[in-house]
Amino acid sequence: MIEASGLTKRYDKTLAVDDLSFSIRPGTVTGFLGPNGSGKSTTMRMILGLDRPTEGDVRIDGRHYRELKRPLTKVGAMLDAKWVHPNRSARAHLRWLAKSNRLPARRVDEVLELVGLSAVARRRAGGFSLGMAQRLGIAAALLGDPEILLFDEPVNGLDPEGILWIRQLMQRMAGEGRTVLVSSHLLSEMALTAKELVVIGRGRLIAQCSTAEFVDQASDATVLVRTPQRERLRSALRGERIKTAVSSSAADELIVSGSSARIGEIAAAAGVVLHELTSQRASLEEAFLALTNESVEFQAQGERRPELIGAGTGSAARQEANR
Ligand SMILES: Nc1ncnc2c1ncn2[C@@H]1O[C@H](COP(=O)(O)OP(=O)(O)OP(=O)(O)O)[C@@H](O)[C@H]1O
Repeated sequence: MIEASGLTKRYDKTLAVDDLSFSIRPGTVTGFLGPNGSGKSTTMRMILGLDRPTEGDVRIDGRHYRELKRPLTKVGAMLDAKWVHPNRSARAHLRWLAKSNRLPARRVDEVLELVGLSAVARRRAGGFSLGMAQRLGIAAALLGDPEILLFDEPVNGLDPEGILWIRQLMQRMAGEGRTVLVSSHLLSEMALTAKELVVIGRGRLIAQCSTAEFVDQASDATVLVRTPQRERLRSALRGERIKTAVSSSAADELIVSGSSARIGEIAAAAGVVLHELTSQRASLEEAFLALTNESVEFQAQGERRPELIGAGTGSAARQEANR
């Protein structure tokens, strides 16, 4: 369990983390989600005692990181995959880490095997590709067989096979009862990987809930309606000041802002036959954009926040419906 309370970090004029409180439970992958520069890495560094909070506190099973006697056996972390001496081999790097925490040397070979680096264990780490460096970083995190794992943007720069591998590894680790916290600005990836979310923007907490709840909270109800009497329904809804948009893909479809129950009642009162009435779910991406609207740094007017775009679908229809 990781618990932060009133966690705050100020660098001169920048308030990187602002009064952040959350708790991360074991047995599940928790996504730490926020736009670039929102304070995720700073928070992770404070969890690991690499940065001192300006105010507040973060504890691992009730203790500060610095109080842990053999930290690698409690917490494994990959913050920066390139944090390795370039002239050391992967095995030498891990052996040095193992020694520092009094871990048996055989554990080095076990984790090299686990991450698929056995064949290149004697090569200098400086020549590793980003994907191999990420695997080495993960091997280091797993070395002490810790209960708690922290990964900062672990899929950055990986190919689809590497991304799938990391996702499955994190889920397996959580399935074994470990606490897994993984930061990302990639919403589509978090939607597939994390069951729970801590969402931040500009250093502040926006939400802590399940991924499903987060999407629900942010979905302003939009309903897909199919009816052979589309125009009649439209005018009845307009009479109730309910916004509608016609779908360009099908002549009998209508997208309506509001609850299905209310739309059904209005249709019944107007004698309109309905063939379908389906509540639309927002994607995680849309939910994020809706809830972090005020919290994105460096957003120029009209900018599409490209680091957050790329996986969601359906936003065009929703925007159309709200016009
Ligand atoms: N050592 C530092 N000195 C000064 N400012 C810093 C330092 N570290 C982080 N910051 C600032 O604090 C804010 C939060 O940065 P942080 O790296 O924690 O965000 P992040 O969410 O991890 O972003 P990214 O996804 O881009 O890594 C940013 O405005 C950043 O410029």
